[in-house]
Amino acid sequence: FLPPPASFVRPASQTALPARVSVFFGTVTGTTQEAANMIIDELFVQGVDCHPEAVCVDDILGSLAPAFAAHDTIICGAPSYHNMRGVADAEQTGTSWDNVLNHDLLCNNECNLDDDAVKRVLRGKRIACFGSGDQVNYPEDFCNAVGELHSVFSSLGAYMFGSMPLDGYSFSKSAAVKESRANRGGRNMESCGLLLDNESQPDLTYARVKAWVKKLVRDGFFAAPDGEQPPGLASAGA
Ligand SMILES: Cc1cc2nc3c(=O)[nH]c(=O)nc-3n(C[C@H](O)[C@H](O)[C@H](O)COP(=O)(O)O)c2cc1C
Repeated sequence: FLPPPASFVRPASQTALPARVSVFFGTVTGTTQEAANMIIDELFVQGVDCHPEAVCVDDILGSLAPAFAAHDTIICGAPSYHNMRGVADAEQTGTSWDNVLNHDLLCNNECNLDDDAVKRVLRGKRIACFGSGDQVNYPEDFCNAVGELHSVFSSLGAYMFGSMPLDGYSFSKSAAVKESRANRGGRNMESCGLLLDNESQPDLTYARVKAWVKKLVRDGFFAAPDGEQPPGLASAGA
């Protein structure tokens, strides 16, 4: 990773109140955590009031739903380990995100939340997803977890942000590639989140993070919630 500008100092705390924006991540070997921290640094550079520490989903297993409930704008990052599927049943990220993907919805067993309660937590929540993968060794499964997390949150009523153009990649297939909402009918494809490849394109990671955060700002991801669906956004099934 390239570091943020030398002049940048991340503030210890922005306000006395919990920030509206929080970054959650899962990781096996640390890459997605580094990306999460880079995103937080860039959020502060852009003046976004964000929780200064990224939250590891493995540390809050069983309380992901209440953790989500405390924020209205959420960024979720996951690595992809789809080739491990055959080894451990339905292991897609190697992290607690697998519980979400396998419809133990928000790892909520210990919270005794039923599906309706989980839907209430997610309905109207603004969520953007990012992920780490390796498009050279896994060209047909690149960053699948980003697309799968996106599908689960979207189907539960969250407003999904964070799509990006597919320029600069070499992979052939990914669950994160979806039809562009802006170009329905034209069948333009885009990624539904930020796809990072720190294995074969580490020098592009910082620029990709920067461009993604700027686009999130432009798209109104961090706008104050007013309880209504942001204009032009689809939720369920988008
Ligand atoms: C066994 C194994 C399976 C993997 N499967 C995939 C995959 O299906 N798709 C992908 O994009 N990357 C895959 N990768 C690459 C990792 O996702 C990549 O190294 C990522 O940066 C790891 O993130 P982490 O350090 O946060 O765990 C795999 C790596 C290993 C070791």
